[in-house]
Amino acid sequence: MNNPSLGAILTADGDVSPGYEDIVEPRRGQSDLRWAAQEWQSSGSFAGSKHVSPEQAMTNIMASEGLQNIMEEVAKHRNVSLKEVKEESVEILKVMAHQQDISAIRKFAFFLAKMLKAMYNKIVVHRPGIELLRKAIKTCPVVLLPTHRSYADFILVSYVSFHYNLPFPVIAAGMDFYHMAYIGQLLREAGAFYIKRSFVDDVLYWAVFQEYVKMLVCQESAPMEFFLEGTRSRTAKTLRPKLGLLGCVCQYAWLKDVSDVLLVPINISYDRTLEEELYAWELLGIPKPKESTSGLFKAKRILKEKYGNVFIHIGQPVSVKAATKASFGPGIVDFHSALSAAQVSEIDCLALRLARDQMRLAAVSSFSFAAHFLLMRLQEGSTTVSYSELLCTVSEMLASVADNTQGSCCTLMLGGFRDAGELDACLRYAFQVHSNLVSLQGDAVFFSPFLASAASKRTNLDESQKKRFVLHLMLQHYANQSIHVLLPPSLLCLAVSCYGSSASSSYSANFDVALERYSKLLQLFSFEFIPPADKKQSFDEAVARLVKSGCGQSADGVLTVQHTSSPTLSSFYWSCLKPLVLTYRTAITVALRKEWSDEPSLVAAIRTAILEHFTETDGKDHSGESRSSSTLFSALSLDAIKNSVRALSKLGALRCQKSPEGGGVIPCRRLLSETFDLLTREDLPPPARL
Ligand SMILES: CCCCCCCCCCCCCCCC(=O)SCCNC(=O)CCNC(=O)[C@H](O)C(C)(C)COP(=O)(O)OP(=O)(O)OC[C@H]1O[C@@H](n2cnc3c(N)ncnc32)[C@H](O)[C@@H]1OP(=O)(O)O
Ligand SMILES: O=C(CO)COP(=O)(O)O
Repeated sequence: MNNPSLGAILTADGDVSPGYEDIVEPRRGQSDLRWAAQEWQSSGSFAGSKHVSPEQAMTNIMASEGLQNIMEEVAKHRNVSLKEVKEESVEILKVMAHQQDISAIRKFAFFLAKMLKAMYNKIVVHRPGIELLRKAIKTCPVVLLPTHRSYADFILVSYVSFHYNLPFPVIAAGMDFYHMAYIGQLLREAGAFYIKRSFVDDVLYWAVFQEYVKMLVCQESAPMEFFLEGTRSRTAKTLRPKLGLLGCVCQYAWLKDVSDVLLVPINISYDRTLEEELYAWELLGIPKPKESTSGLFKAKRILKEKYGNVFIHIGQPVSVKAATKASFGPGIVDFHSALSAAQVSEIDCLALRLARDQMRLAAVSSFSFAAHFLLMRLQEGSTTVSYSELLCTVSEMLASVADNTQGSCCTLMLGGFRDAGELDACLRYAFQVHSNLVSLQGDAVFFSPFLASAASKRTNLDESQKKRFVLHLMLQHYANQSIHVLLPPSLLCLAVSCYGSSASSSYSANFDVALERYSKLLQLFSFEFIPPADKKQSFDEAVARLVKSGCGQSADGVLTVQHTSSPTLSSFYWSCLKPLVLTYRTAITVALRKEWSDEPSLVAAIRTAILEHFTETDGKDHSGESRSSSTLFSALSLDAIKNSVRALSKLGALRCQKSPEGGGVIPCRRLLSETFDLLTREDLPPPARL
């Protein structure tokens, strides 16, 4: 992997380790004005590139042969004049076009220096990554691909460019910001180019967009930047990448104009996410507030809060030509035609590889593991948690993952603790950063009793439910920061857990059977988790980890998962996936009820069913199992509900029909039952009749 020889990112004293740099520190106690006004000189870009003025870009794009042909086709198809279509294209371009004006960037630099100092303790950048990037930018066109967890992401990438004298990126921005008075234009001047959120079916828009991106990739000296995930991940899990922009970039890499294109994965990890609470509300179905300049000023209260540290890791550039040789070479002439199925599949593989690179670059904090533990205790109905027990379990978790994430930054950060004292100091710091969620009094960890904004949020939940759901979803956000590390053993526990009983404290399955179920679960959860590159290898690693941690035994081709030898760890693995299993199981039972008129009505019905489940079991003296499942509040996450419908559709268990008279979602009883069987475990609510 990229950084195999790094030490922990922060030392026990809170200093940055060699190879890292805190880029906020030099701003403290210095004039922000002087910094923003400093002489700024980009340290170069690849030969043959140049800055293309917006006017020149417009003229070149309108004159391009490909766009001319498409405009003619569109005019014919719509039965309108070519002039009309040309005017429409010019309008699209005017909205889309970026500008890069150093004075706008200086304005941002001035305010951002102030804001970042106030909000963050440190912004830690991995220095070798910067040098890798500097070198790449001089070789050929570069595309920056950061993770997207916050609006702070694109700000930080541009801020890092200013700090290190790297060329400023030109960034694909959704139209959300376009309508913001003053800010929309300022962002454009700082490098944003505006695109609609969804347009693959709009032939003219797509053609103009393709020409624009081609100009950015093949001529513009600035690197392009976009978010593979296409939206901020509300759950903090890496989202399945979008393929449109990446597909365009790959096509252009095969044009004669450029020798290659380098794709640079970037991970930005936050101790505390700015939008943490808003995300929880969104996952409960309350739409995000519309982006507006007045809204931005109203949000200034966030400046009063502390958000801990940010860690930025830039990964090894990936050559498009080397990665997509199979179905793209030897060359592409007409990039306006749609990609073939083989090409789309190759782009998908590349996108997933980049997503995995982004995940490997994550700086996962020990608080993420603490969040899993806290959620587990919440699921059991606890109102307080013993801190010493938490410390002990997190330490056990870290030991179990330490040498299994192969040189990723997360291992190095987590494995950097020399003793329990260092972990203790780190967790105490994290508790301060997350004091809105948890507080520490003596040896007791208390959950936040109050969320200021709960009363004003309109949902069909009562006050107490709102607070509990939001607390769970916020903790889940931080737990998800490490879910990719815990997923293999957790999934394996689930895969074998139908073969045995919790009464006998062990589950056993033949290796072949376990592997088959493990693979099927990966497929079912393909919208939840980025699948591993090699399923068998991932399975073998999962087995090794269960055995190493004392939760499993492997002998004579049989895998046994025990709940006795390491009870906390095995419950921990299981509790990671419990809410998700409840969501998917409910989705299946609801889907089976009837033929649904459309996807939104099915999603709404699943949500209601999960909510009813909580209300029915809440506070009643049910069996232990149902009481614990009544606290799986993260199961209500809208993301998970929508993903379950997408996944079942992809598996063919739901057939979405579209017709001019209306659509329908038709359940396939056999496949739904088979999928339900995959998620069966005796300590879950009794299966509804299938
Ligand atoms: C000193 C400091 C200074 C600081 C100064 C600050 C500066 C600050 C600047 C501000 C900057 C703001 C930055 C905001 C950041 C965002 O706004 S993020 C949101 C906008 N960005 C993105 O979305 C980027 C990624 N998105 C994509 O690539 C999307 O694919 C596109 C291009 C937007 C299109 O989206 P879409 O229309 O929804 O289509 P999509 O779902 O991708 O594809 C539909 C289907 O077509 C298939 N498909 C796609 N392409 C093809 C193809 N070429 N051929 C055949 N099939 C295809 C897909 O596989 C998919 O198939 P299914 O999965 O349905 O089977
Ligand atoms: O990604 C975006 C801007 O960063 C667009 O907004 P959403 O994350 O709300 O989709």
